[in-house]
Amino acid sequence: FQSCNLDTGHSPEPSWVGGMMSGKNLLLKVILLGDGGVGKSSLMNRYVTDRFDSQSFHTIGVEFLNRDLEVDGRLVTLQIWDTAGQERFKSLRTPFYRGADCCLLTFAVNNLQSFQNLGSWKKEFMYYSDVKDPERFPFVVLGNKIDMEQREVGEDEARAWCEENGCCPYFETSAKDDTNVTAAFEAAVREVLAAEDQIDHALLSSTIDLHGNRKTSRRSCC
Ligand SMILES: Nc1nc2c(ncn2[C@@H]2O[C@H](COP(=O)(O)OP(=O)(O)OP(=O)(O)O)[C@@H](O)[C@H]2O)c(=O)[nH]1
Ligand SMILES: [Mg+2]
Repeated sequence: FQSCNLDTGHSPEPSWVGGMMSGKNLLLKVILLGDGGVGKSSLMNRYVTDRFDSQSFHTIGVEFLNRDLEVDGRLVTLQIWDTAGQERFKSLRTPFYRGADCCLLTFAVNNLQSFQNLGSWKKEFMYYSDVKDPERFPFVVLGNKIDMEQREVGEDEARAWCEENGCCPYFETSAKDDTNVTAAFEAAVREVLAAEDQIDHALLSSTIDLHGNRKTSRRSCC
């Protein structure tokens, strides 16, 4: 895998929808957002290096790791951008939202506040990412630390939030026990590919509709 630690600099131009090509692979940028300490870095490290550190440091700025995978017969390089969740690092993380293909909104199931903050994270992402079609932008929600005994957020409550906010897939994960981590990142890829297929379909519809009645199958997401 490749890695990079970036505290300053410019993000690449937006690639959504559908990412860019990296060799034979489609390069997709996904970004992890959520409160400090919910386990964003741990999820990324579990997925890319299959390691877990019970005493990790808070992230400063952003870091990314790449992992190649195959989803439904397509070769993809997933570029996972891990951001600093602490409020004091806001100005270091927001410049990197542009160009994301999917946003993983993360909370910890044993931390109610982190769940209640999901809406602000979504808002912050929408504000700084400047996505072209906000209604169709793919999100995935992750409820992490399900290995912890004391839960403050129930699965039903989390699923209800996803529905109210427009149907994003929800995964209950544990970076520690490696529960659902691969499934969550693969779901992110599928969300992007599905959005891309919809755009292709919409473009095709508008090309063949001589009356100019462009039919787009709208899909709202959270
Ligand atoms: N029990 C348990 N602990 C976890 C899990 N994921 C992360 N942790 C622990 O929670 C703490 C914070 O994890 P990080 O991955 O650093 O959290 P973060 O979201 O990256 O935090 P910031 O970088 O400050 O935004 C660390 O001590 C991790 O070991 C998990 O699934 N289960
Ligand atoms: Mg971190």
